[in-house]
Amino acid sequence: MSRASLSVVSDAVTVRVPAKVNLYLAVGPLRDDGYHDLMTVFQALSLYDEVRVSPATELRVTTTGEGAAEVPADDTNLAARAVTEVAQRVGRAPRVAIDVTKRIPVAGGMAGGSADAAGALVGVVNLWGLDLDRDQQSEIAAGLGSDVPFALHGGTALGTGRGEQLMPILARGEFHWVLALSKTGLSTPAVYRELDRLRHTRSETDIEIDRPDALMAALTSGDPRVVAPLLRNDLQAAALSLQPALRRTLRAGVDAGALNGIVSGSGPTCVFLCADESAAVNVAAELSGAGVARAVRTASGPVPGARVIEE
Ligand SMILES: C[C@@](CO)(OP(=O)(O)O)[C@H](O)COP(=O)(O)OP(=O)(O)OC[C@H]1O[C@@H](n2ccc(N)nc2=O)[C@H](O)[C@@H]1O
Ligand SMILES: Nc1ncnc2c1ncn2[C@@H]1O[C@H](COP(=O)(O)OP(=O)(O)O)[C@@H](O)[C@H]1O
Repeated sequence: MSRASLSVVSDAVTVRVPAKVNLYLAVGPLRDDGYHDLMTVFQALSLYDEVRVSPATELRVTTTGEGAAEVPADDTNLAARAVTEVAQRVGRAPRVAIDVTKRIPVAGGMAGGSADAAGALVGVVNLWGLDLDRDQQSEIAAGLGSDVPFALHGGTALGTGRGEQLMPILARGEFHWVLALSKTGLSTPAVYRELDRLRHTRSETDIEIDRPDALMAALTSGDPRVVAPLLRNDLQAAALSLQPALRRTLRAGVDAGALNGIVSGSGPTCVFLCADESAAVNVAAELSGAGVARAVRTASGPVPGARVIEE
């Protein structure tokens, strides 16, 4: 890249950030701070939001694309919060315009808001030429939300703590997914609350947070047929309790030929692991025709986390 093109990039920086799916999500009891300890396996998928940051007279955020009307345009927007946090750390005024192009479903359990926060964080660090290393960026990310560090990191990773402590996992090959987007979103805190309600008769010591050892071994094999039966999501029962129609969606994906289907994180997006790319295309076509989803997408993973792309 020439010096001239580098200086153009610093006038406006665009960052591409992936959605995530939880291949495994074991949820411990409710902690005193309102969070739950997790053992989760994240995978970043090739469904991206784009976050463009550029100098402005004051902080503003606009959103276009998938579900834009449901995304706040004020300082509660997670991308705006990311810029405000970085600005405070480095003692600058947050005079930045943030333009988000959404493809990740809003309130869909695919961490779209977290992706936008990670994108704005990487964007403003590059725009201002800040000397913040990966650890410092991850620490800021964790303060913005439990899923934000993974949106920076990408790939396939084990998440512990409240999901913010990450360890990369070796996953061979490419996995092919079909995503069934729901008509209405689900609130993450509401789904965790529903899980606590469903578990209310169980003593805390009965709630196991098993390690995903079998899944991690399966991921190194790169064989989706070995991985598929090991997908697990403790939040799925709670998401199905709040949106019972998702049972039909899950059944329809498996009937259409997917190896397995699972609710993504807190839902309501349902994700289906397929044997290969052509199987995913067939499952997507059949699911679209079944009328069980607002929209259907295909995506593959793992892909890298938040990355600056050229304008
Ligand atoms: C469920 C998961 C699975 O990856 O993702 P989504 O499906 O929402 O994308 C995550 O745990 C969501 O992470 P994120 O959306 O970043 O949550 P946060 O902003 O940190 O927390 C929102 C709320 O979710 C609940 N929460 C979140 C994380 C956690 N380990 N335990 C919790 O109980 C708390 O009620 C918290 O107040
Ligand atoms: N930039 C953003 N993009 C999406 N949602 C956002 C954003 N900023 C704040 N939110 C709020 O966060 C909530 C959860 O959003 P999202 O991250 O898309 O879902 P999930 O937590 O299910 O993965 C939304 O309902 C929305 O009100």
